[in-house]
Amino acid sequence: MVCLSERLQSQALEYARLWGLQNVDADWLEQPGFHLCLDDSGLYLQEGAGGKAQVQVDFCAGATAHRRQFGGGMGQDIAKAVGITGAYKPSVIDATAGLGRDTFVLASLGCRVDAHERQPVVAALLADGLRRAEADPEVGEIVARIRLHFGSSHDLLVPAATIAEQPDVVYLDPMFGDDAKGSAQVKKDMQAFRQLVGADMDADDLLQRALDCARCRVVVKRGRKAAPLANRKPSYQLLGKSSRFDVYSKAKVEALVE
Ligand SMILES: C[S@@+](CC[C@H](N)C(=O)[O-])C[C@H]1O[C@@H](n2cnc3c(N)ncnc32)[C@H](O)[C@@H]1O
Repeated sequence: MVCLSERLQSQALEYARLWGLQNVDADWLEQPGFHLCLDDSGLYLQEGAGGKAQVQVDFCAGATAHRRQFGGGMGQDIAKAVGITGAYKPSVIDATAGLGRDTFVLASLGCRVDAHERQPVVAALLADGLRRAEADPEVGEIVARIRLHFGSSHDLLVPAATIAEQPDVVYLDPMFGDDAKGSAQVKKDMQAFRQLVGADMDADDLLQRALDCARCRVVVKRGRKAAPLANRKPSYQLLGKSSRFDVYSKAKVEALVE
Protein backbone atom coordinates (compact mmCIF):
# COMPACT_ATOMS: atom_id res chain seq x y z
CA MET A 1 0.00 0.00 0.00
CA VAL A 2 1.26 3.47 -0.91
CA CYS A 3 0.24 6.30 1.41
CA LEU A 4 0.14 9.53 -0.59
CA SER A 5 -0.61 11.90 2.28
CA GLU A 6 1.63 12.72 5.24
CA ARG A 7 -1.53 13.31 7.31
CA LEU A 8 -2.73 9.72 6.75
CA GLN A 9 0.45 7.88 7.82
CA SER A 10 -1.07 6.52 11.03
CA GLN A 11 -4.19 5.36 9.18
CA ALA A 12 -1.95 3.60 6.62
CA LEU A 13 -0.14 1.81 9.45
CA GLU A 14 -3.47 0.79 10.98
CA TYR A 15 -4.76 -0.55 7.63
CA ALA A 16 -1.50 -2.46 7.08
CA ARG A 17 -1.88 -4.04 10.53
CA LEU A 18 -5.56 -4.92 10.08
CA TRP A 19 -5.33 -6.41 6.62
CA GLY A 20 -1.77 -7.76 6.66
CA LEU A 21 -0.64 -5.33 3.94
CA GLN A 22 2.84 -3.91 3.39
CA ASN A 23 3.43 -0.15 3.27
CA VAL A 24 5.82 0.87 0.47
CA ASP A 25 7.26 4.18 -0.80
CA ALA A 26 5.63 6.16 -3.59
CA ASP A 27 8.51 5.11 -5.97
CA TRP A 28 6.79 1.75 -6.02
CA LEU A 29 4.12 3.28 -8.26
CA GLU A 30 6.65 3.16 -11.11
CA GLN A 31 6.29 -0.62 -11.09
CA PRO A 32 3.73 -2.07 -13.52
CA GLY A 33 0.55 -3.61 -12.15
CA PHE A 34 -2.04 -2.61 -9.60
CA HIS A 35 -1.23 -0.56 -6.50
CA LEU A 36 -3.33 0.05 -3.43
CA CYS A 37 -3.16 3.78 -2.65
CA LEU A 38 -4.40 5.87 0.25
CA ASP A 39 -5.03 9.60 -0.06
CA ASP A 40 -7.64 12.10 1.07
CA SER A 41 -10.25 10.47 -1.18
CA GLY A 42 -9.78 7.15 0.66
CA LEU A 43 -8.30 3.80 -0.33
CA TYR A 44 -8.28 2.75 -3.98
CA LEU A 45 -6.64 0.45 -6.47
CA GLN A 46 -4.78 2.10 -9.33
CA GLU A 47 -2.93 0.68 -12.31
CA GLY A 48 0.61 1.97 -12.91
CA ALA A 49 1.97 5.40 -11.99
CA GLY A 50 -0.42 8.36 -12.15
CA GLY A 51 -3.25 6.12 -13.29
CA LYS A 52 -6.86 6.76 -12.38
CA ALA A 53 -8.42 5.19 -9.30
CA GLN A 54 -9.90 2.10 -10.87
CA VAL A 55 -11.46 0.36 -7.94
CA GLN A 56 -12.79 2.24 -4.94
CA VAL A 57 -15.79 1.56 -2.74
CA ASP A 58 -18.03 4.60 -2.65
CA PHE A 59 -21.50 4.16 -1.18
CA CYS A 60 -22.26 7.89 -1.27
CA ALA A 61 -21.89 8.68 -4.97
CA GLY A 62 -21.76 7.18 -8.45
CA ALA A 63 -23.51 3.98 -9.48
CA THR A 64 -24.29 2.87 -5.91
CA ALA A 65 -25.99 6.13 -5.00
CA HIS A 66 -27.88 6.12 -8.30
CA ARG A 67 -29.12 2.58 -7.69
CA ARG A 68 -30.20 3.46 -4.14
CA GLN A 69 -32.33 6.31 -5.44
CA PHE A 70 -33.59 4.94 -8.76
CA GLY A 71 -32.84 1.18 -8.70
CA GLY A 72 -36.36 -0.02 -8.05
CA GLY A 73 -36.26 -0.62 -4.28
CA MET A 74 -38.17 -3.73 -3.27
CA GLY A 75 -39.09 -4.41 -6.90
CA GLN A 76 -35.51 -5.50 -7.61
CA ASP A 77 -34.92 -9.21 -8.18
CA ILE A 78 -32.37 -9.34 -5.35
CA ALA A 79 -35.06 -8.11 -2.91
CA LYS A 80 -37.56 -10.69 -4.16
CA ALA A 81 -34.95 -13.47 -4.03
CA VAL A 82 -34.00 -12.67 -0.44
CA GLY A 83 -37.67 -12.29 0.54
CA ILE A 84 -37.78 -8.65 1.63
CA THR A 85 -41.24 -7.18 2.06
CA GLY A 86 -42.49 -3.89 3.44
CA ALA A 87 -43.00 -5.49 6.83
CA TYR A 88 -40.22 -8.04 6.90
CA LYS A 89 -36.50 -7.46 6.54
CA PRO A 90 -34.64 -10.77 6.85
CA SER A 91 -31.23 -10.89 8.47
CA VAL A 92 -28.61 -11.85 5.88
CA ILE A 93 -25.10 -13.24 5.80
CA ASP A 94 -23.46 -12.13 2.57
CA ALA A 95 -20.81 -14.85 2.51
CA THR A 96 -18.99 -13.47 -0.57
CA ALA A 97 -19.14 -9.72 0.03
CA GLY A 98 -16.61 -8.47 -2.54
CA LEU A 99 -16.90 -4.70 -2.93
CA GLY A 100 -20.17 -4.74 -1.01
CA ARG A 101 -22.59 -3.61 -3.72
CA ASP A 102 -25.14 -6.33 -3.01
CA THR A 103 -24.55 -5.99 0.74
CA PHE A 104 -25.32 -2.28 0.45
CA VAL A 105 -28.49 -2.86 -1.60
CA LEU A 106 -29.77 -5.29 1.03
CA ALA A 107 -28.88 -2.92 3.88
CA SER A 108 -30.52 0.00 2.08
CA LEU A 109 -33.72 -2.09 1.91
CA GLY A 110 -33.59 -2.51 5.69
CA CYS A 111 -31.75 -5.84 6.19
CA ARG A 112 -29.03 -6.31 8.78
CA VAL A 113 -26.10 -7.82 6.87
CA ASP A 114 -23.03 -9.68 8.12
CA ALA A 115 -20.59 -9.46 5.23
CA HIS A 116 -17.71 -11.94 4.87
CA GLU A 117 -14.70 -11.22 2.67
CA ARG A 118 -11.51 -13.25 2.58
CA GLN A 119 -9.34 -11.36 0.08
CA PRO A 120 -7.35 -8.81 2.17
CA VAL A 121 -7.18 -6.04 -0.45
CA VAL A 122 -10.90 -6.37 -1.20
CA ALA A 123 -11.73 -6.42 2.52
CA ALA A 124 -9.58 -3.30 3.03
CA LEU A 125 -11.32 -1.46 0.17
CA LEU A 126 -14.73 -2.42 1.54
CA ALA A 127 -13.84 -1.46 5.12
CA ASP A 128 -12.56 1.92 3.91
CA GLY A 129 -15.75 2.53 1.90
CA LEU A 130 -17.87 1.66 4.94
CA ARG A 131 -15.78 3.94 7.18
CA ARG A 132 -16.20 6.93 4.85
CA ALA A 133 -19.94 6.26 4.45
CA GLU A 134 -20.49 6.19 8.24
CA ALA A 135 -20.05 9.95 8.33
CA ASP A 136 -22.46 10.62 5.46
CA PRO A 137 -25.85 12.00 6.56
CA GLU A 138 -27.72 10.02 3.89
CA VAL A 139 -26.05 6.63 4.00
CA GLY A 140 -24.60 6.54 7.54
CA GLU A 141 -27.78 4.93 8.83
CA ILE A 142 -27.66 2.28 6.08
CA VAL A 143 -24.05 1.22 6.60
CA ALA A 144 -24.71 0.99 10.36
CA ARG A 145 -26.68 -2.17 9.47
CA ILE A 146 -23.55 -3.77 7.93
CA ARG A 147 -20.85 -5.66 9.84
CA LEU A 148 -17.75 -6.71 7.94
CA HIS A 149 -15.94 -9.90 8.94
CA PHE A 150 -12.52 -10.58 7.44
CA GLY A 151 -12.03 -14.26 6.75
CA SER A 152 -13.28 -17.19 4.74
CA SER A 153 -16.90 -18.27 4.85
CA HIS A 154 -15.57 -21.81 4.86
CA ASP A 155 -14.61 -21.01 8.49
CA LEU A 156 -17.10 -18.27 9.36
CA LEU A 157 -20.28 -20.05 8.24
CA VAL A 158 -21.02 -22.27 11.20
CA PRO A 159 -24.47 -23.40 12.31
CA ALA A 160 -25.75 -21.20 15.15
CA ALA A 161 -26.51 -22.70 18.55
CA THR A 162 -30.08 -21.35 18.64
CA ILE A 163 -32.70 -20.53 16.02
CA ALA A 164 -32.73 -16.91 17.12
CA GLU A 165 -29.02 -16.61 16.23
CA GLN A 166 -29.44 -18.10 12.76
CA PRO A 167 -29.38 -15.70 9.81
CA ASP A 168 -32.65 -15.83 7.89
CA VAL A 169 -30.81 -15.87 4.58
CA VAL A 170 -27.31 -16.72 3.37
CA TYR A 171 -26.45 -14.94 0.13
CA LEU A 172 -23.69 -16.18 -2.21
CA ASP A 173 -22.19 -14.47 -5.25
CA PRO A 174 -18.91 -16.24 -5.95
CA MET A 175 -16.59 -15.25 -8.77
CA PHE A 176 -16.29 -17.56 -11.75
CA GLY A 177 -13.54 -17.45 -14.39
CA ASP A 178 -15.93 -18.16 -17.24
CA ASP A 179 -18.89 -16.48 -15.60
CA ALA A 180 -21.38 -14.90 -17.96
CA LYS A 181 -22.53 -12.21 -15.51
CA GLY A 182 -22.32 -9.49 -18.16
CA SER A 183 -18.80 -10.55 -19.13
CA ALA A 184 -18.92 -8.86 -22.55
CA GLN A 185 -19.48 -5.49 -20.93
CA VAL A 186 -17.39 -5.96 -17.81
CA LYS A 187 -16.17 -2.47 -17.14
CA LYS A 188 -12.52 -1.60 -16.52
CA ASP A 189 -12.88 -1.48 -12.75
CA MET A 190 -14.43 -4.93 -12.77
CA GLN A 191 -11.61 -6.26 -14.94
CA ALA A 192 -9.15 -5.01 -12.32
CA PHE A 193 -11.24 -6.61 -9.59
CA ARG A 194 -11.31 -9.91 -11.44
CA GLN A 195 -7.54 -9.88 -11.89
CA LEU A 196 -7.13 -9.30 -8.18
CA VAL A 197 -9.54 -11.96 -6.95
CA GLY A 198 -9.42 -14.64 -9.65
CA ALA A 199 -12.00 -17.39 -9.77
CA ASP A 200 -13.48 -18.76 -6.54
CA MET A 201 -12.78 -22.38 -7.42
CA ASP A 202 -13.94 -23.66 -4.02
CA ALA A 203 -17.40 -22.06 -4.23
CA ASP A 204 -19.36 -25.30 -4.64
CA ASP A 205 -18.54 -26.28 -1.05
CA LEU A 206 -20.15 -23.09 0.25
CA LEU A 207 -23.64 -24.13 -0.79
CA GLN A 208 -24.07 -26.96 1.75
CA ARG A 209 -22.48 -24.81 4.48
CA ALA A 210 -24.91 -22.03 3.65
CA LEU A 211 -27.86 -24.44 3.73
CA ASP A 212 -26.73 -25.72 7.13
CA CYS A 213 -26.59 -22.16 8.50
CA ALA A 214 -29.58 -20.35 7.01
CA ARG A 215 -32.91 -20.46 8.80
CA CYS A 216 -35.08 -19.81 5.74
CA ARG A 217 -33.24 -19.78 2.45
CA VAL A 218 -30.00 -19.56 0.51
CA VAL A 219 -29.78 -17.25 -2.48
CA VAL A 220 -27.06 -17.71 -5.11
CA LYS A 221 -26.36 -15.10 -7.78
CA ARG A 222 -25.21 -16.68 -11.04
CA GLY A 223 -24.53 -15.77 -14.63
CA ARG A 224 -27.79 -16.08 -16.54
CA LYS A 225 -26.68 -19.23 -18.34
CA ALA A 226 -24.25 -20.64 -15.77
CA ALA A 227 -24.82 -24.05 -14.22
CA PRO A 228 -26.27 -23.96 -10.70
CA LEU A 229 -23.73 -23.93 -7.87
CA ALA A 230 -22.54 -27.47 -7.07
CA ASN A 231 -24.90 -28.54 -9.89
CA ARG A 232 -27.67 -28.51 -7.31
CA LYS A 233 -31.13 -27.65 -8.59
CA PRO A 234 -32.62 -24.64 -6.79
CA SER A 235 -36.22 -24.46 -5.54
CA TYR A 236 -36.79 -21.70 -8.11
CA GLN A 237 -34.97 -19.08 -10.16
CA LEU A 238 -35.40 -15.38 -10.89
CA LEU A 239 -34.00 -14.57 -14.32
CA GLY A 240 -32.52 -11.16 -15.08
CA LYS A 241 -30.89 -9.77 -18.24
CA SER A 242 -27.38 -10.98 -17.53
CA SER A 243 -27.65 -12.70 -14.17
CA ARG A 244 -30.13 -14.80 -12.22
CA PHE A 245 -30.86 -15.67 -8.62
CA ASP A 246 -31.15 -19.33 -7.62
CA VAL A 247 -33.24 -19.65 -4.47
CA TYR A 248 -32.91 -22.69 -2.19
CA SER A 249 -35.86 -22.56 0.19
CA LYS A 250 -35.75 -24.11 3.64
CA ALA A 251 -38.74 -22.44 5.28
CA LYS A 252 -41.09 -19.59 4.59
CA VAL A 253 -39.23 -16.34 5.14
CA GLU A 254 -41.03 -14.69 7.98
CA ALA A 255 -40.27 -13.09 11.29
CA LEU A 256 -39.56 -15.38 14.22
CA VAL A 257 -42.53 -15.62 16.54
CA GLU A 258 -41.36 -14.86 20.07
C1 LIG B 1 -18.20 -11.80 -7.36
S1 LIG B 1 -17.48 -11.11 -5.93
C2 LIG B 1 -18.89 -10.58 -4.99
C3 LIG B 1 -19.45 -9.29 -5.47
C4 LIG B 1 -20.46 -8.74 -4.50
N1 LIG B 1 -21.67 -9.53 -4.48
C5 LIG B 1 -20.77 -7.30 -4.78
O1 LIG B 1 -21.96 -6.99 -4.95
O2 LIG B 1 -19.85 -6.47 -4.77
C6 LIG B 1 -17.00 -12.50 -4.98
C7 LIG B 1 -16.22 -12.13 -3.71
O3 LIG B 1 -16.38 -13.18 -2.78
C8 LIG B 1 -15.16 -13.39 -2.12
N2 LIG B 1 -15.18 -14.78 -1.65
C9 LIG B 1 -15.25 -15.90 -2.40
N3 LIG B 1 -15.28 -17.00 -1.64
C10 LIG B 1 -15.24 -16.55 -0.35
C11 LIG B 1 -15.24 -17.21 0.91
N4 LIG B 1 -15.25 -18.54 1.00
N5 LIG B 1 -15.19 -16.46 2.03
C12 LIG B 1 -15.17 -15.11 1.96
N6 LIG B 1 -15.14 -14.42 0.78
C13 LIG B 1 -15.18 -15.14 -0.35
C14 LIG B 1 -14.11 -13.12 -3.18
O4 LIG B 1 -12.85 -12.80 -2.59
C15 LIG B 1 -14.73 -11.95 -3.93
O5 LIG B 1 -14.31 -10.73 -3.38
